[in-house]
Amino acid sequence: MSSQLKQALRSPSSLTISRRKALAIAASVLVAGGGLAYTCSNLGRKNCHHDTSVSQSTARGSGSKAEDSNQISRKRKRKYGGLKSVRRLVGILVAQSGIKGLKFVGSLVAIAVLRTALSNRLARIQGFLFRAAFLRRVPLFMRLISENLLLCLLQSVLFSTTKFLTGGLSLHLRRILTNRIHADYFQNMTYYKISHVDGRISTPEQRIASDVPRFCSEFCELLQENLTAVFDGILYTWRLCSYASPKYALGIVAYVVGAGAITGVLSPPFGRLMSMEQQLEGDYRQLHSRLRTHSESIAFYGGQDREASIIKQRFKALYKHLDTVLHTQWWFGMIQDFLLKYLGATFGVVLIIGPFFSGNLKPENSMLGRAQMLSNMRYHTSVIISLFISMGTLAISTRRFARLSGYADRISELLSVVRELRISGSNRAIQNTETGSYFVEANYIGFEGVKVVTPTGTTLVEDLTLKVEPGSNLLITGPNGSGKSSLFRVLGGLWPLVAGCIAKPGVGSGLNHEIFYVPQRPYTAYGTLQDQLIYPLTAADETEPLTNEGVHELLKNVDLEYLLDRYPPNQEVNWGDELSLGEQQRLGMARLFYHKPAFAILDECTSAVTTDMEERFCAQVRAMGTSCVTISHRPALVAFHDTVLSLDGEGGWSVHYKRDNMSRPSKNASVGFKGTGAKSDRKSDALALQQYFSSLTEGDSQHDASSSDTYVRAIIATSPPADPFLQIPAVPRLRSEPRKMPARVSALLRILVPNISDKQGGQLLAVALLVVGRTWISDRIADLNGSQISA
Ligand SMILES: Nc1ncnc2c1ncn2[C@@H]1O[C@H](COP(=O)(O)OP(=O)(O)OP(=O)(O)O)[C@@H](O)[C@H]1O
Repeated sequence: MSSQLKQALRSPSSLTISRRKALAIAASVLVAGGGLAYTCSNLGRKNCHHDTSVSQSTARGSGSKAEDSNQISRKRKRKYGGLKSVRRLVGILVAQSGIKGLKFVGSLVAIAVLRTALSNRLARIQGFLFRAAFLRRVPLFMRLISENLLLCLLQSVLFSTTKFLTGGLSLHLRRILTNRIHADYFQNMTYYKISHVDGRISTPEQRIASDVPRFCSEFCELLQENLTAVFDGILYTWRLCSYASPKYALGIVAYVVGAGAITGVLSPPFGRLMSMEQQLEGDYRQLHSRLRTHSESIAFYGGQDREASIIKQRFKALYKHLDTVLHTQWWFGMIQDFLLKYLGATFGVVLIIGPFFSGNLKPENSMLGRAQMLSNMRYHTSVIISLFISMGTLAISTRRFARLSGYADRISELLSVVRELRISGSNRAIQNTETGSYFVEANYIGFEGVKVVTPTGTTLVEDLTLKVEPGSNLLITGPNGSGKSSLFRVLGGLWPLVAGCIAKPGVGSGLNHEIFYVPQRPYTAYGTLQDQLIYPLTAADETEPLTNEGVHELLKNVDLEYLLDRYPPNQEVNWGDELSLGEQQRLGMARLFYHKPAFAILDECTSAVTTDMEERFCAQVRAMGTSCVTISHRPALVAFHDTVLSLDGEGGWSVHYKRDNMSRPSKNASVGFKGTGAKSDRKSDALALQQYFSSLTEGDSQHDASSSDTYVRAIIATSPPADPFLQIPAVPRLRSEPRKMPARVSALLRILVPNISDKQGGQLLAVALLVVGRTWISDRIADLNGSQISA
């Protein structure tokens, strides 16, 4: 016998006192720690809130005082706003889930009832098992254990089916919400306007691809858990009332309601925290996808440090927020678990023992009586515990509901914004009643008193009046940022028409049918070569399918027929990654030849191709009977247009019509280095350039002595001579063979061991201590419960 035990037997009271002391110390450490954590996380939240409000008030300026006075009402609004959003989304889901949704919910209800009945039967059988063991009735025990096994098997089937049904329902709801968003998102260029014009929602993709599935899965889990909890609650309350006084059931309900009310009051705004978390996650993800999209340019600039600093800064903000959420969940989880789990369990123990005191359960003298009492005890304990668990689940669901409302708020806002943009877009496509501006159907493009204003309110063009008849060609010039492309954003309905009238073919159908837009930065869809040429149509939309000869012909027009040798016709390629900018522009030009629109808007779409190609393209478009509206800075293109519109960048504009007697310059005369006649040959560009260069160097011998050349010679003369013996430092080679396992382990330890003393090491140690402490406390509680029952 150990000396400690001897001591305890000698003076049991001193051991009890020392244990109590230890418990009291542990409890006070926990309470103090919890209090500190609560204060810290509240301070953190306040600081965070303060930061946000400071930045917001700076942005809003003097209006902040009035905002302060409305803070309380805003808080209330936010609290009930979440509830309103959940109600709205649930309304949509209920209205649209149809028979399939009903089947899922019906099955979940049925399974919840079955699970409750099954767990009740299992508890009963386990009670009977105790009795059979006590009475040593082996056949009965074997029969009961087989039934128990069968029920366990059924229980696991039901559990897995519940998970399957919850997942299925979540997927079904996700489809409903996603379809609902998509229905508006892809109408009237809402996907463009939401980020480029409206600006209320910065990362719509995060809300569609991340918030919607999370909302649906959380909602379904909450539904399923609460369904089970409700049925468990009803059954076990009834069972408890059937063999014990109803005051036990009332006691449990009163306890859980009281504890739930306390946790409700103390509960942090999980909805808002969740909403903020998603926002920060979205911003962070967006920066990464921007980095990926522009990785080549950034690499050429060597801009990785700058990009890294921006991304790290955003990650730091996300990390800080997640840390606050973690702390908040920690201290709140402590209170919630204490009230609803552990204190509840103590309360439950009192209730379990209660029937002994009240005489409902009496220790019997007979063997059978004692066995029956043991069986009843086992069942009674199960009933009380299950009742507590079910009530606790219902009480904890307020916290989960708060998280749900955070997602719901973001999705509901997205739904409202996309709906608003879609509706306003479709109305404004024809007529804007607020401003009196309107679009009218015509076989020409006409602007009358049109004002072009950016989404941020800067006026780019004032009172523009101009007409482009079919067959005529317009060239638009002007300084950078003067509004040349913006004019077509208004024409295409991407930006709202704030004043004046626009006449165009195909009103309400954007730009792509009668008026085809060829942008400077070409868009290449993922797919085959043919898919590129017919974009935005698909093979299914084609009235006259494009043959292989047709593809060859279209590519030959822009000298890209060699692509057919490189890529088989059915090979799907990410063309944006594999083609040069000039090749992508040529592909965009070939697309125009396929669609043969009445009007082509060429927005510097030839800026990356050779001048030869540019001219050939203009001539071919004209020959096709398409009217060009060309945005370009190249004076050579004036020759191909009848009218020139010049924007001055300050709202002003002027139109110049081509003089009747102005002769159209021949192709050869227009540019000095025009080609050799082999127009479809790719080599002609390079050849033409060489010829042009040699004609300059041979014919213009005066040029040799020009001042710029002297300057270059001076630079060469003053530059240091190259050192032929210069040693270039050797680049260390990567280890070609992997190291052996012991060497790798020791390298790993060399990194890990010095780090064990840092913050992470400390945290690991703290976790280990907590685990040990928790085991000790559980052991103590079990001891105490045992001694209470034996008492
Ligand atoms: N989404 C937007 N929100 C606010 N301002 C914008 C937006 N898009 C463009 N602008 C502004 O509108 C002005 C005109 O832009 P636009 O693209 O029409 O110029 P541009 O004349 O085509 O220039 P460039 O010759 O450089 O292509 C620019 O100053 C630009 O900053």
